[in-house]
Amino acid sequence: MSSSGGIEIPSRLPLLLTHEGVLLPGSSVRFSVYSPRNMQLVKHRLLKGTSLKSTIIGVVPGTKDPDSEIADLPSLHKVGTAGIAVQVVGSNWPKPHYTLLITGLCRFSISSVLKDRPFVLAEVEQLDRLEQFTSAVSESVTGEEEELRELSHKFHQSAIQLLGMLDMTVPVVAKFRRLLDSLPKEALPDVVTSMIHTSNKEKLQVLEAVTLEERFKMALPMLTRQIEALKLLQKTRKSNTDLEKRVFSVHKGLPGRQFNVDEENDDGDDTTALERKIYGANMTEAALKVCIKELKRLKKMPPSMPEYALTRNYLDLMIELPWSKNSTDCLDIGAARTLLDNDHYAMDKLKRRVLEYLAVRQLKSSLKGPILCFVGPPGVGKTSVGRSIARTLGREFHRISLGGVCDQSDIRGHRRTYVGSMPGRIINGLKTVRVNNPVFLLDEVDKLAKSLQGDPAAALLEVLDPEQNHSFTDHYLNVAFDLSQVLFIATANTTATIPPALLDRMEVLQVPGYTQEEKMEIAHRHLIPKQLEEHGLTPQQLNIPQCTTQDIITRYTREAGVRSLERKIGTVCRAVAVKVAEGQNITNPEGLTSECQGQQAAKEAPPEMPIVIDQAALRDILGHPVFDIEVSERLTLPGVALGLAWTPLGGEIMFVEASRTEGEGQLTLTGLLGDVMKESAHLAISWLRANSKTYQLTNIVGGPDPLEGTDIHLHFPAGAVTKDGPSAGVTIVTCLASLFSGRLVRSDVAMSGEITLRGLVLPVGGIKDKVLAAHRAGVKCVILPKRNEQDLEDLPANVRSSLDFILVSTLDQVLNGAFDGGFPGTERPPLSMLSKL
Ligand SMILES: Nc1ncnc2c1ncn2[C@@H]1O[C@H](COP(=O)(O)OP(=O)(O)OP(=O)(O)O)[C@@H](O)[C@H]1O
Repeated sequence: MSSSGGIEIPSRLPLLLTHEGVLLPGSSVRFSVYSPRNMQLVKHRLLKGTSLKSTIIGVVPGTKDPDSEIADLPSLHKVGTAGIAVQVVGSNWPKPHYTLLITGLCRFSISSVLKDRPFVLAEVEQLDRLEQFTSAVSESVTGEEEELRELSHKFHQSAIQLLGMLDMTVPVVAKFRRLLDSLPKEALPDVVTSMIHTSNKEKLQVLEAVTLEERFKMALPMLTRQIEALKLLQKTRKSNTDLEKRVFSVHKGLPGRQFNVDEENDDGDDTTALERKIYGANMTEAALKVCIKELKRLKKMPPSMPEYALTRNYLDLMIELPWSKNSTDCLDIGAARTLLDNDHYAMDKLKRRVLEYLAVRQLKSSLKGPILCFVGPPGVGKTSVGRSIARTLGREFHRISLGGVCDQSDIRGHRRTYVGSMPGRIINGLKTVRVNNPVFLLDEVDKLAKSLQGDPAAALLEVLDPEQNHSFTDHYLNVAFDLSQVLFIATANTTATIPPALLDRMEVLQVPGYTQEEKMEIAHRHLIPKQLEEHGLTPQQLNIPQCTTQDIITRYTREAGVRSLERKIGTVCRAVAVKVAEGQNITNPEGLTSECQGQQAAKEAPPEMPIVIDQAALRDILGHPVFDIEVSERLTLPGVALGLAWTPLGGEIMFVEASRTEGEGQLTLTGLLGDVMKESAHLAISWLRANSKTYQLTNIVGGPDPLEGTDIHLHFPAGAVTKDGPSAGVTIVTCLASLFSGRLVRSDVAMSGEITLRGLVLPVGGIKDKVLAAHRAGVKCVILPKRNEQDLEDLPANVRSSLDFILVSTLDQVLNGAFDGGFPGTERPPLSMLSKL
């Protein structure tokens, strides 16, 4: 037996082979034991032993693969630490293993391995000779010893300096101080190395430093490094109460023993990195406070706790959010105009307003302007204008689709107490774009729904209000985030379903549907080139002439926007792509076998380029035209009139049909009508009954009261679509007048207008969309309320010039305009009423 500083270790030691951590004398480390040999050591030696000696084992670090049965014994690390196993805990989950808490006593070197089964037993030699140094102090001092004493003094001073920089109220610092006061200086390198932040490699170097001098020399730079790092940190932080935990690892363990960082080294590094990131995220003071608090909690939690992952996720999100990261605006109105013009054809009014908006932003850097809301039918380019705005500003673009959102936590997030809680879409969007000044497009604000989970529109109020959104609080974050730099743009199909409070915060810009000519231009300038590119075709391969596009627009689509048109062009491209690809195979048959080549040659020659899509080819690809029924064909009977309706999908033409049978004067209405429309029908009947004499209307038996002995059925085709609103009033009157008089309504006339009981015609909305729909359907003349005259100015010039407008203020004028040669009993309209604008 040898002795060292009062410690004597047996000359034969069972060895615990480990690759996890490094045990230094004077420190305690927790080891997980899985490998068969180490398990046997615990079972046979530690659990069965009865004396204190039997709890002393040798810990050999740096073993390559201790789990393997045939660990490479000859290459074992030659220096190890003898230690006492002070705690053994067994567990069966996730697989059988033991956890040992071992306190290091002194170094030893392996002289020879005596046996390797069931565990490794070795002849060892104790290395630490502390008593030599201690005894040398009192005797005559040599040069070497003098140097050693100086080194140890310096080390002690540095340790005291480190201590002076830390808060003594923190338990781990107090313990460090106690150790510094009570331990002999010779023990300091091992103890300090194990307490401060050092890597496993550095600890191994200290373990291998057998002489004291070497050990001091090795550990001193590590201590100095820690002091320097602390100085730097203190410069950047006001309070240093948290530093201690960064300098030391906090370990629960036996009193009076020092604890080593290895066991939680990974976790420690992880939280340190997290802390560094938190400070680097440039967040607001309030957010930083919350993060520091959460980080403290996280450090105290074992990683297996479910809350650990939640807190970790929260901190990760906080770090990722762009608290003060923004992109620089590169706004140039001239360039913006060119870009908007290049991206979109027509939409002049919208583009003008957008440029005004951007110009104001250029002159005044504040964003406290109105929120723009583009309202119009689907496929008219609302979303793509939003995207262009982001491009002109050089900002990130993010689209938030609000269609069907019925839970306010979708906008504002869930509180973190809920299982599966998440931040809302706004915060998620910011995380995605990674800057705090993106363009957010709130798509389909009119399709927000309400539910038991709250009103998402109410949550949006806070987001969109420039007075409030600088401190938007997501429930998940629970700290305010400044949204004032975000540029919000909303889109909707109709304003009718947008909650008034929300609508009030936005400036509505109507984006009406396109005329056929506009669609032609859009198709040839944008849609066809885009689809060609998407299908890998070139204009040299596919040519869609103007007349074919015209055909697609009029006979295969009936829409306000151009989405369906784009789809049809896509279909044409796909069909051509097949032909082109086949042609390439024929002209380029390298990969084919000679047999195949023979077969190919038999086939027809490759198509001539470019492939021109004429009417026959179009019919081949798209099938029979979908909208071929001429309006005039449906107006061949008395009792049918053509109205104009406005829907969120744009303007529509709408037929009103009436029939009468013998009966008791009942009125039947079909076609899924709303209350207002039903009332219009009753109004129309009442007015006709009151004026039947004037207009020479008769019932089925020839009497003057149209309802006497007659049942009337009014039907509005497309019965599956709900219809409502007062604007069908004039059409119903015209339709009934036609029925009772037996005269045909003019086949090229469509109309819209609200009626009163006195026979006046009141103005209605959606004029532009309605007129465009009439134009699309090939109508020649449109009857509209006189008071809607100014709305006609919004119409494209070509539409205005190709239609006749009859502007009316009484039903008398309506009937006069709707029937060829006027209606019996009506006054001839003054010339100004009949105008071709
Ligand atoms: N004036 C235009 N010029 C060029 N392309 C256009 C124009 N209008 C629409 N488009 C094209 O039509 C397609 C559909 O447009 P977009 O998705 O922006 O429609 P939207 O109005 O947002 O529809 P929704 O209301 O259904 O969201 C896009 O490919 C867009 O580029």
